[in-house]
Amino acid sequence: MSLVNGFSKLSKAEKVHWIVETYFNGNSEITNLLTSYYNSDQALQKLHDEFIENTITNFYLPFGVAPNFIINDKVYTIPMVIEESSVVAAASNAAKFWSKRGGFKATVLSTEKIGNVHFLFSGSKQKLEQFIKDIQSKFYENTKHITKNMEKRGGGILAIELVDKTSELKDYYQLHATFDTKDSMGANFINSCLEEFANVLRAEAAVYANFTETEKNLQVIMSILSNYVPNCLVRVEVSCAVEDLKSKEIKDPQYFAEKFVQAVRIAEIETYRAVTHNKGIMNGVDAVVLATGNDFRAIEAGVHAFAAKDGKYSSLSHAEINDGIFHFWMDLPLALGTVGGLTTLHPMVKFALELLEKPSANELMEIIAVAGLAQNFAAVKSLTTTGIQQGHMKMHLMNILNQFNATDEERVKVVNYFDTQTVTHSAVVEFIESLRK
Ligand SMILES: CC(C)(COP(=O)([O-])OP(=O)([O-])OC[C@H]1O[C@@H](n2cnc3c(N)ncnc32)[C@H](O)[C@@H]1OP(=O)([O-])[O-])[C@@H](O)C(=O)NCCC(=O)NCCSC(=O)C[C@@](C)(O)CC(=O)[O-]
Ligand SMILES: NC(=O)C1=CN([C@@H]2O[C@H](COP(=O)(O)OP(=O)(O)OC[C@H]3O[C@@H](n4cnc5c(N)ncnc54)[C@H](O)[C@@H]3O)[C@@H](O)[C@H]2O)C=CC1
Repeated sequence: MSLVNGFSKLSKAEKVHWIVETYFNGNSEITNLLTSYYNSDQALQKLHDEFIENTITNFYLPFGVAPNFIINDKVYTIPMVIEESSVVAAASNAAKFWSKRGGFKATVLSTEKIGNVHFLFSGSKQKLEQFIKDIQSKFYENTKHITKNMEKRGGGILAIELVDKTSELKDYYQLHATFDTKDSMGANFINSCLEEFANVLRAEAAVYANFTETEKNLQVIMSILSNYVPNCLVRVEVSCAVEDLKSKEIKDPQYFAEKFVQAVRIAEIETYRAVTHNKGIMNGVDAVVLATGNDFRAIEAGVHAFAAKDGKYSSLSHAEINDGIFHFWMDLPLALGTVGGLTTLHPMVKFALELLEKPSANELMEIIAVAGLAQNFAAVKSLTTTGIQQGHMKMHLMNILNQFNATDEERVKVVNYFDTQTVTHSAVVEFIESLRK
């Protein structure tokens, strides 16, 4: 295979041509495949092309909805974008279950965003501390052009403090800045402020009378927001009397509740379980983060760091039974935007936010965390009762039938047969082959 120069300068058609010639022997069927995913509306396709770089085609993900979510006594239908079967069904199942038991409660505990200027300073810590105090006002003055509108919205810079990391890395200090970015995730706002702080730091150090020549040569390494936001936190919970857990699958609510609590306790102390337990939560979280045009990589990184905040990776959710009341809850760090990024650009993101009745970023935090808790409840309920495969494979059946290009007649027979049988891949294959004899 050959290297290529100037690929980014090629048109989309030329990029496709190069890919097909270089990797697919000029096979026109591949060209047809790639172009078959183009939107017929050229202006819309151009918009999508320009979301990222080197776009050659579109990649479809299913866009589903989960109805019947009651959150703080308000009813929502939640948009979910995900490739995995049974996730939307599970969320819908949990929403329906809890809609009859008081629904979900959600509270935003804090909305603090974080950014750091990482720098090296070789010299007196006491002089550095005094220096940072002396130039504090300049950090604010020199970012006024960036912060003025955010301040009008009630947001802006909250604090800027010096953090000494020299015990871990020679000469390493941070400016640790906190922000409130209101309805934006705030990445660009924070990064712009941080780069301005760095300019002030360098310029003022160079002329600070109390510094030696070495101290004046303070070296900024980088300025970047942090995706670890332990103080941008939302709490979500459900609770009901244990006997009210009774349902078609829960014949003995006390036994179910005790086993459920045990399953969560295991996820609290056993990392092998905690990672999968939290993955289940993120099935719900990521699906809504994607649908609303937010950055799932940033969310995932921050949430899993939070899961390890006490020194060991642990369950994000918790459960208990107190005085006959079943309580299941979770705190989740979520830096989200309902403005900026793709939120105002992508037509389906605008649809998703309108479906949610144009939530603020705080309300979106509540909705997304509830989707995670609902997912977790459905998964643990299945794991501790029927086992995950019964439900998961029931939903996965369509994918297996599609793999075999099953006819409509075959689909009806297969679905009827497996209504009373456990779905396994081999059992489905065997049954389809028996139909085709
Ligand atoms: C799959 C179900 C919901 C079936 O559950 P069921 O009891 O067979 O469902 P049902 O047919 O009785 O329907 C009850 C409700 O479930 C929902 N539902 C039911 N079927 C559908 C469907 N086809 N399409 C949409 N929604 C569906 C829907 O809300 C429906 O109400 P209705 O709409 O009829 O008024 C249940 O078994 C379940 O929740 N299982 C958990 C599945 C799960 O967690 N999937 C996630 C992927 S597995 C994973 O990655 C996570 C995991 C497990 O590893 C996490 C962990 O380890 O903790
Ligand atoms: N490490 C990371 O997480 C990084 C993420 N990003 C990406 O940047 C994307 C864009 O994030 P943003 O900077 O938030 O978007 P943005 O910069 O596109 O939009 C935010 C801007 O919207 C304006 N705005 C209008 N109404 C507002 C309101 N009510 N509240 C707050 N701001 C309002 C403000 O000017 C604000 O700065 C993220 O989705 C992420 O994918 C970019 C860099 C790093």
